[in-house]
Amino acid sequence: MKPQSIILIGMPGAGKSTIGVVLAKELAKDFIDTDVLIQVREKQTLQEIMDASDYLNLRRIEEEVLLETDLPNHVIATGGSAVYGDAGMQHLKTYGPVVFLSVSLNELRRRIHNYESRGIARRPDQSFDDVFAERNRLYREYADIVVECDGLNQAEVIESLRAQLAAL
Ligand SMILES: Nc1ncnc2c1ncn2[C@@H]1O[C@H](COP(=O)(O)OP(=O)(O)O)[C@@H](O)[C@H]1O
Ligand SMILES: O=C(O)C1=C[C@@H](OP(=O)(O)O)[C@@H](O)[C@H](O)C1
Ligand SMILES: [Mg+2]
Repeated sequence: MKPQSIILIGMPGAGKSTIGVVLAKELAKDFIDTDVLIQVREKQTLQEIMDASDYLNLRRIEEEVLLETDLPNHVIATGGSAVYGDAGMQHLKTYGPVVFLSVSLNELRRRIHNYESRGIARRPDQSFDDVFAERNRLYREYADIVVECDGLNQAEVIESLRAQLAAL
């Protein structure tokens, strides 16, 4: 069997990218941020892709990129919109457990101040609250593990995540 990967999902600002790289180092795994894969393939930033087309195109590209991957033995930080593509998520799930970094709306607001320019793949009429409500259900649906991150610093999030992984 190939060495397992750990897939991080959650809202923008949940900590997937920052925690993922630290976790990879701790577990002696490789690290990949799928946002970087998208940008390198498209030769554009995520915001440029959104500006040149729309959020549905970004979601389509994201799913294509996820389906193209072969990533055993990685910590994989996904983009917050990865859960809109079921085929992409099912593919990621073949690598190992999916971990939802759950952060409340209030805490996300404290962390994110560039909501308009962060390249969030949302319908133009959707507020951050709307996006949060719509996605929470999806994140929980795909998660094998949920880490409740409010009140935890990054080291504590990793500790909780590792304890839950060990108990799987
Ligand atoms: N446990 C935490 N407590 C406080 N701030 C955090 C925590 N985890 C991440 N952050 C901060 O939140 C911001 C967004 O993190 P990032 O890793 O880019 O999120 P994501 O990849 O999920 O969008 C960063 O400034 C990061 O330092
Ligand atoms: O939530 C989203 O719609 C998105 C989140 C971003 O990644 P982060 O979750 O790492 O910020 C990136 O994939 C893209 O801009 C769309
Ligand atoms: Mg990220």
